[in-house]
Amino acid sequence: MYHLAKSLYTYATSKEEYSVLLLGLDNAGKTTLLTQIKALYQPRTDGTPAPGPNPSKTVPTVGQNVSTISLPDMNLKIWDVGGQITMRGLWQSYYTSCHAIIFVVDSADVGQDPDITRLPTAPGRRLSSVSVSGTSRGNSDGRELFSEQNVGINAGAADFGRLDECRQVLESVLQNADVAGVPILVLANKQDREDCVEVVRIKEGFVRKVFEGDTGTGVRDSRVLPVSALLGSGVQAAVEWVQSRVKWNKEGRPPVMR
Ligand SMILES: Nc1nc2c(ncn2[C@@H]2O[C@H](COP(=O)(O)OP(=O)(O)OP(=O)(O)O)[C@@H](O)[C@H]2O)c(=O)[nH]1
Ligand SMILES: [Mg+2]
Repeated sequence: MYHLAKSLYTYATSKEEYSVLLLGLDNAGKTTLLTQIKALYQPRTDGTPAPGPNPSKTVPTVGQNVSTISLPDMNLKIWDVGGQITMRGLWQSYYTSCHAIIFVVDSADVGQDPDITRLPTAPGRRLSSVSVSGTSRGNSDGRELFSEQNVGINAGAADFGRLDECRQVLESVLQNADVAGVPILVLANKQDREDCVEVVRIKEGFVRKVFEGDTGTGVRDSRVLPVSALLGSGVQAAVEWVQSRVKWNKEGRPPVMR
C-alpha cells in the first residue's frame, strides 16, 4: 500500500523532461541562443529575468553548456555543445538520449545565393566518399567524419561562405542511426544582420535538399525557422515548435520523469 501511494505521489508530482541538443558549426550562435532562451524562460530566484546574450562575453564553447527550462507541461533540458571541428566528435554521444535537435545556421555566412547545386564540386570532398563503419553508420570516431577535407573547409568557394561545410555537417548528423525519428529544427540565425539571407533561401537552397536526400529519410519531423538569437526574435516560436514535436514523438522517444 505504501509503495502504491508513493508511486502515485511521485507520478502526480513529477514532470516530463525532454532533452534538446543544439548543434551547428562554430560561430553559428548556439550559446547565444541558449542564453536567450534562459533569459526568456528561466527567471532568477528573485523573479527578475536572466541576463540576455552579451556579444562581448561570448567565447567559443569547449565542451558543453546545459540548462533546464521549466514550461507548464514539461522541462526542456537544453545541451549546447561546441561546434568547432575538434568538438564535433563528441556530438554523437548525445544522440541516443536527445528528444529533439536544433541545428543552428549562421544566415550571414552561407553566401548570398545559398543553393548547393551551384557549389563547385571538388573531387573527394563529398560526404558519400567518407568511409563508414561501426554500429551507427560509421560514427565510431566523429572526428574522421568532420575532418577538414570532409567538411569542405578551404573549398575555394568564398562566395558561398560556409554553406558546403554546413550542408555536410547536417547530412552527417542525419546519417547517424541514433537520430532516426528525432524531430529536427533548423534555425536560420542572425536574421538581424543586414548581410543575412532570408530563411526561404536557406530552406530551398540546401536544407530541403538534405532532408529529401538519402540521408534525410530517417527524419520524422522537421522545420526551418528564422531567428535572431541575439535579439530574441523568433526564439519563442522555435521553443514552441520543439515543445509540440517532442510531445508528438513521445512514444518513439519517451521523456524522462523528474
Ligand atoms: N548579429 C548577430 N550575432 C549573433 C547572433 N547569434 C550569435 N551571434 C554572434 O555570433 C558569434 C558566435 O556566437 P556563439 O553563440 O558563441 O556561437 P556558437 O555556435 O556557440 O559557437 P561555438 O561555441 O564555437 O560552437 C558571437 O559573436 C555572437 O554574438 C545573432 O542572432 N545575431
Ligand atoms: Mg558556443
